Amino acid sequence: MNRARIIIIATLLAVVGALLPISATLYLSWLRATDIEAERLQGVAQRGLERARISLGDADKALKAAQQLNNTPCSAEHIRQMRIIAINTRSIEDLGYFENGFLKCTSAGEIHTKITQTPADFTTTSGLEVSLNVIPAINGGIGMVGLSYGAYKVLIDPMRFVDIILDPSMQLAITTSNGKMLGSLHLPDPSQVQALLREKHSHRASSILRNDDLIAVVIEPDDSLAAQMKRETMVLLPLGVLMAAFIVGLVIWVSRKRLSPLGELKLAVEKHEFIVHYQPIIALKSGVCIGAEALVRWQRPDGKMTRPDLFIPLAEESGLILPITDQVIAAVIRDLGEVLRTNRRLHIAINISAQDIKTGRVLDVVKHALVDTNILADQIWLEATERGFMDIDAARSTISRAREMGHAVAIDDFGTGYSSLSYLQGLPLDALKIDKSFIDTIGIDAATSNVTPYIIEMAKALKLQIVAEGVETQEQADYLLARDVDFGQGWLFSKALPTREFIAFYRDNSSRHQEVQ
Ligand SMILES: Nc1nc2c(ncn2[C@@H]2O[C@H](COP(=O)(O)O[C@H]3[C@@H](O)[C@H](n4cnc5c(=O)[nH]c(N)nc54)O[C@@H]3COP(=O)(O)O)[C@@H](O)[C@H]2O)c(=O)[nH]1
Repeated sequence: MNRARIIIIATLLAVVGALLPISATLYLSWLRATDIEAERLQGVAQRGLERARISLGDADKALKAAQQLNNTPCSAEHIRQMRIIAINTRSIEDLGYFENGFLKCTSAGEIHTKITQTPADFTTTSGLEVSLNVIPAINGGIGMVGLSYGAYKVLIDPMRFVDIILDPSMQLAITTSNGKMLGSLHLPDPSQVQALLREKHSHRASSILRNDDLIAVVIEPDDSLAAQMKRETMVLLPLGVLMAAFIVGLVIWVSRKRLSPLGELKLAVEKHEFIVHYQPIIALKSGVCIGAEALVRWQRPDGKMTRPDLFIPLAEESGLILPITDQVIAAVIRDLGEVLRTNRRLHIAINISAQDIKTGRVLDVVKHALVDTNILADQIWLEATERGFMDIDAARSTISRAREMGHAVAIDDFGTGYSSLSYLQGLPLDALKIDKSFIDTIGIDAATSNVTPYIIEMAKALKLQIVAEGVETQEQADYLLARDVDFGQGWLFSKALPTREFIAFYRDNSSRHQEVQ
């Protein structure tokens, strides 16, 4: 994944990561607010229903008590008994006695006008007949709820059905199960009550509670829910903001890590973004290309190439050099397998890290990579810098094993470290590569110019093959040839080439030298 993609994804994740907990807390606040409000409304409906049930129960008791009276109907004693019942029953205003459909007397006395019995609007499950808006015969006044059983009827003030303490912003209606309003508090709109009763589910600002005979409808304004939601939000939002900040922080931290040089290098290893270029190694006497050094390049997804000296030090420091070396080995086999099989005198030198020289791990990787390839072990050279040979015992063991397997081993960048003759004598090496900095001094009057012949002599004394690195001029090549240096590598012959160009270079070089032979 390239930088731009990481930045785009990180920005998207940060936006989603910030929005998600904040929207979740808002949603949670809304859920909690609706729950709390629903519970509050249910509580009020419950209390309203209970109150109405008590009034109905009172009426039922009074009517059943009246049924038990056995005095002559509307006699002075009968009226007195009716009055006692009316006085002793808290919810009822009056008790009346009907004969042949006409009111004959009430707990207040005999009736001399003809008052017909109001038809029932509703009958309860216990058989009470309920009539609404009954105007009392004695004093007129507000419409009462009449409840009849047999010859008796009680009148109940509608307020008795809703006699509870209610928040002024709320409205309560108690209706019969067929929707007739028995009583209401704070003037609910009857059409709204009917509409709510028709709905299957409670509206979020209302609650409907039913029992066998009665229904309680509680309504509150929408802004009560909004106020509750605001209260819940005040509690939960800081939590959401904290979570959002945490997620955004995490995204920034992870993306910064990914965008750091090390993060980028890790991704490059994961994505196999390394390719290998090959720099020809030339036999100075004949001009024949006898091999090449495999030089890794980091090719970004956008095609941009990063030089190894910009990432190899970080790769070595972080241990990523190991998988990078593995990818180089695999690339060499993939790129040049065919050429190596058909040209047995061609070798490819692979750079090995100090860590690998110390542990010998890379030998198993090379061995495994060569299985079934028909590439010979001596066609793969291993190069390591002087730093790799610091732990001389470990280095000796790895070099010995490598040579037993058939590989040649070269010491790279020779002269830049602290290797001495006695030190080199202790290592079973095959070749020595003289660092470019010494080749650069050839023909120049520099303090280090005198060192180059000594390095050459030392290598010869140790019977090591010599490769001169960074040969840029014919003068340098002539100097090296005059001192019997075996091989040269440098821009005089060729820069490091992509696979196809190297194969073309090699074939061209081979055919030219065959012609000469
Ligand atoms: N552990 C690994 N190290 C690796 C690997 N691939 C490369 N490297 C090391 O990175 C350093 C830089 O390499 P690079 O940029 O590829 O440079 C190499 C040559 O291109 C350059 N060179 C060769 N001839 C000339 C020349 O005539 N002039 C000139 N200015 N530069 C020239 O030298 C580099 C080769 O160096 P060396 O390995 O010492 O032979 C470098 O230290 C590489 O070793 C890898 O796969 N693993």
